[in-house]
Amino acid sequence: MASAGSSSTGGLPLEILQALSKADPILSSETFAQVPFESIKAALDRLSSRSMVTYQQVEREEAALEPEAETIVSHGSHEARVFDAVHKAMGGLSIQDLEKEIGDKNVAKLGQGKAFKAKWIKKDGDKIVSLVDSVDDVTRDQLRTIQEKRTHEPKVIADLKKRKLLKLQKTFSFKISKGPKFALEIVMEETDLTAEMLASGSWKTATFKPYNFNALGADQHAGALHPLNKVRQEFRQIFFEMGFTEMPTSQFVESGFWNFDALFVPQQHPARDLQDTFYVSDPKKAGRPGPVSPDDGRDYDEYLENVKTVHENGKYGSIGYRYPWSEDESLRLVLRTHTTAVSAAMLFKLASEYRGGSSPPARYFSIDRVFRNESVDATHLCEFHQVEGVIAEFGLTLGGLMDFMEIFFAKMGLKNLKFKPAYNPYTEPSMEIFSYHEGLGKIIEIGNSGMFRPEMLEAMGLPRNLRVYGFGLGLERPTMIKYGISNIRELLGHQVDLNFIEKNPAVRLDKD
Ligand SMILES: N[C@@H](Cc1ccccc1)C(=O)O
Repeated sequence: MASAGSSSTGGLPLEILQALSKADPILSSETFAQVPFESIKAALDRLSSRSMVTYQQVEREEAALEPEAETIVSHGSHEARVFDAVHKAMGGLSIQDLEKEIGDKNVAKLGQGKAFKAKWIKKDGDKIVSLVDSVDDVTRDQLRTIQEKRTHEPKVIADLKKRKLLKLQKTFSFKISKGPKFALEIVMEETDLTAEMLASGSWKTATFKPYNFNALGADQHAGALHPLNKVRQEFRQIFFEMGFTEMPTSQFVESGFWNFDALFVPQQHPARDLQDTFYVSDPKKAGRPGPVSPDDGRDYDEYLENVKTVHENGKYGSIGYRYPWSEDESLRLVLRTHTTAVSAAMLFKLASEYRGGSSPPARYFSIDRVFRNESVDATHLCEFHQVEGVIAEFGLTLGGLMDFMEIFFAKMGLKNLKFKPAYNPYTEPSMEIFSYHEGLGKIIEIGNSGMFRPEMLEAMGLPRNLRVYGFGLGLERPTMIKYGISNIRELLGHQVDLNFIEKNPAVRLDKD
C-alpha cells in the first residue's frame, strides 16, 4: 500500500529534473545519449502527467563516421600522412619509398593528389619534396568535430558525404522543457483514499494522483462477424426485399439423386466423377427419397420412374440420354456440389403443394456451403458458398430473367450486365452473367443462370406451362472484391487468421 506523505522518488525522472535546472530546454539525445528511448519516454510521461515537464519528440539527422573516416581521425587524412612522410624525410622521397613509408598504396596515391593540389608538396626530379613547414589537417579536424557533435556546417557535411566519409542517420529524441509545476523533488502521489489516511488525518496533506482519462482500456477481444457472414446477410436482405423465402440448407450430405439425377445430369457426366465430387464412404448410400411431409401422399416410385424414363429414353418431348439409368448410382451419398440440389428438392415439394391445390408462383433462395474436389489455390477452395435463387411462375420469359438479374445485381451496385449463352444439363437456355468491374478494370463473371428444363420439372409433376428461373453465384468472390482480399484462404478454411477477421472493416456491424 502506498504510504501517505511526501516521500519522493529518484531515478531517471529526478535526473531529468536536475538536468533541466541547469539548462532549459535540453535534448535527450545529448544529455541522456546512453539511455534507451523507451525508458526516457516512460520517465517523461510520468513527469509530464504531473505538469513538471513538457516535451516533444524531435527528429534529427545525425552524421556518423564511415570506417575510413575513423581511420582518418586516428591516423590523419591521406594528404596529411603523405605530407608528414615527405616532410620527415630529409631531401624528399621517391614514390616507391613514400608507399613503403605509409604502408598503404591506396592512401599514398590519393594523398599525393590532394597534397599536390594544396601545394604542400612538389616534384623535384624523381623525388617528392615538401613545400611548407606544417599543414592544417582540416579533414581530420572536421571529422573529429563530427565524431563528437554528430553534426557540422551543412557544406562540410555535404562535402564529406560526397567523399563517402560520412553517412546520415535519422534519430529521434526529445526536446524537454520545464513544466508549470517544475520542482526538484517528485512527491509520491496517492492513488487511493484509505481508512488509515482518514484516521490519521494524513489525507489533508497527501497529494492525489489525478485520473487519467486518456488511458486506453484493456483490449476486450470482442466477438466479430465474419466478412462472409456479413455479405451473406446483405444478400439475404436483398432476397427478402424481393419477396423470396429462404430454403432450409443445413444438409451438406445429399444423395446423388437430388444433386444430379433430379437435375437431369446423366450418370456418366464428368461432374459426377471422383475428380470433381466428394463421395461419402461410410455410409455409402442414402435410402430412397422419403415423403416431403407426413401427410404427403405422393407416390415416390412414380417420380423415380419418371426420372429413370426421362434419362433413359426421354419423355415430355425429350429424347433422353439413351443409357441404362441406375437407381443404385443415384443413391450414392455426396457432399453437395451446388445448392441447386436444395432447389431441386424444394421444387419437388412445390409440385406436391401444387397437386394439393395450392399453386405457384414461388420465390426461393438459399445461401450455403458447397463442396468440390478442386485443387486449392489463391481463388479456389474445396468448399465455398453459393447464393442461389429460384422463381416459379406461369408465363416467364428469358427476357424477364435478364430483367430480373439487372434489378437483383443493381441492388449490389453491379450494373450494365452482359449475358453469354452457356450450358447446364438442367437449364435451357442457360446464361453466364458478367459485369464490368471498375476496381479491376475488366469484365468478370458474376453468376450462372437459366430456365429449368421440362425433363426436370415435369418429372416432378409440375404443370407443363409453368416456367422456373434459376440462378447461382459464389459468395466469396463478391466478398473478396468488396473488401480487397486477394487470397481466399484468408477468408475460409483452416488457415484463417483470427486477427485478420477481427481487424477487417467487413466485420463491423455498422454499414460501411
Ligand atoms: N448450379 C449452378 C448455378 C445455377 C443455378 C440454377 C440455375 C442455373 C445455374 C452452378 O453451380 O454454377
